[in-house]
Amino acid sequence: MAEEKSFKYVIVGGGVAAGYAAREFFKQGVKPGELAIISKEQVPPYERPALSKGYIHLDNKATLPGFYVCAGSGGERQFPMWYKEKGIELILGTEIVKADLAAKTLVSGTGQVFKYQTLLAATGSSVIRLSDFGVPGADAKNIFYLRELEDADHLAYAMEVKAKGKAVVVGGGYIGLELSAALKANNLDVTMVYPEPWCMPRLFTAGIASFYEGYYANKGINIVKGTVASGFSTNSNGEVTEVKLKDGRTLEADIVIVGVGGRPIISLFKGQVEEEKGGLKTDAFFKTSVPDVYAIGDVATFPMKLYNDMRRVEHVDHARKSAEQAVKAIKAAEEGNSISEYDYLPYFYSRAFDLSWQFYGDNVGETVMFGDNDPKSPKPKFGSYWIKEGKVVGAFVEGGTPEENQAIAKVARAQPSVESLDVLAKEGLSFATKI
Ligand SMILES: Cc1cc2nc3c(=O)[nH]c(=O)nc-3n(C[C@H](O)[C@H](O)[C@H](O)COP(=O)(O)OP(=O)(O)OC[C@H]3O[C@@H](n4cnc5c(N)ncnc54)[C@H](O)[C@@H]3O)c2cc1C
Repeated sequence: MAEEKSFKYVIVGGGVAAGYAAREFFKQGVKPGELAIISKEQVPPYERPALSKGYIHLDNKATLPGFYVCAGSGGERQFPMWYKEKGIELILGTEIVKADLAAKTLVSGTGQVFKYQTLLAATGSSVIRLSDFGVPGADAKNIFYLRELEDADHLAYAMEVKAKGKAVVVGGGYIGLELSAALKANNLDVTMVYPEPWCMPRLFTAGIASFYEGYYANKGINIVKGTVASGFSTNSNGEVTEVKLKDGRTLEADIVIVGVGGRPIISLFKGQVEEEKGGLKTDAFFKTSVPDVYAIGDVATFPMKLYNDMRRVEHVDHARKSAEQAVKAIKAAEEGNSISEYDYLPYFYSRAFDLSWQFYGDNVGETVMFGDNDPKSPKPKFGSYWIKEGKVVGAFVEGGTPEENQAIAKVARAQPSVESLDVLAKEGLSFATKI
């Protein structure tokens, strides 16, 4: 029988939230041997957003600064040795397939048993696959998804082998936009396909999206909107040669990349932990309905104090901050102390080509745009505010300086009242810097 291992704290999942939880545990004085991270991946926690940005472009991938979890630019990088030096056990390449929360026991796919006193669920999300919907041909060899390092390595290799070939990108979200830019930079002929009337519809307004679609078109990327991939023709090698669209058109393809969203991985906890909005329900300290079980990152549905509702957020900034909050809460409870409730300001960003945007707050209500959003501008800088019940609740900027990005964050947090939308349109970023 496999040996049973016991830890005071176990983090199941080894992504962003796990890495930042380990950092906070160390700060809070965790003793060697007390903490273990159990991860399906073969590498220590890394900054996942890098996969579709810097990492995918690099020849020598190991040189990417800040790849391992690093707490911002200049932060201490958590190389594999970091965990060893701190006495934190990294149990890699190990998938937990069963969690018995009453018995405080986890079991791996190979039958290893792990006991814990306190558990942090940090299993993140998995990609939605076209094969989940039974799309014919969706299991072909040259259809790629991107979630983990291994996916990025396979994709980077395929981009090199198929350079100058034709790529079809299915999905108009940030993964589709970032990877289309990467494919173009590798000299592939790129076509994006998405069903919505504009890209990034969950966040962008039509006005914001028209800039990015114009910019991408100027870079030579073809955009096919209002339809979906309904099947794939394959050759005798099991590779896609053609993408069939629902509207009857077809697109030649040497490589297909799909970015159509993700779903939280919570199956281990089904029937044991209370759920809400597709995630594991927590309080403002990321404690779930089960004693000594916390949920952090993508899997947690937590009280969003600023908007007085429950939300699940798939953003890296929240993965980091929820991990820190949970560990502080665990340590405070042990010491009989209390800490403040989680008070998160939603933050999301993306980078592709020479573009870089940031969004803070909530994207509800009326919108107003400001600045220069001509896709042909040599240095475009523009943004948008979201206004609900006379207050600015969200702010977006493309091409902002670090100071301007900070200024819009302040606006989204302060939620200033506005008399007229014209003021916002006219003053743009100077409005933000006055708050
Ligand atoms: C390509 C890409 C680009 C992104 N870019 C951005 C961005 O620009 N901005 C932004 O805000 N967000 C971005 N995100 C989202 C962000 O990375 C996630 O919100 C964040 O990683 C969530 O952290 P997490 O720790 O909850 O989950 P993850 O980082 O996904 O980590 C979960 C870990 O758990 C492991 N795991 C799952 N199940 C098990 C199991 N049963 N046993 C053991 N291990 C298990 C997984 O293998 C993985 O290692 C991006 C995501 C991707 C995929």
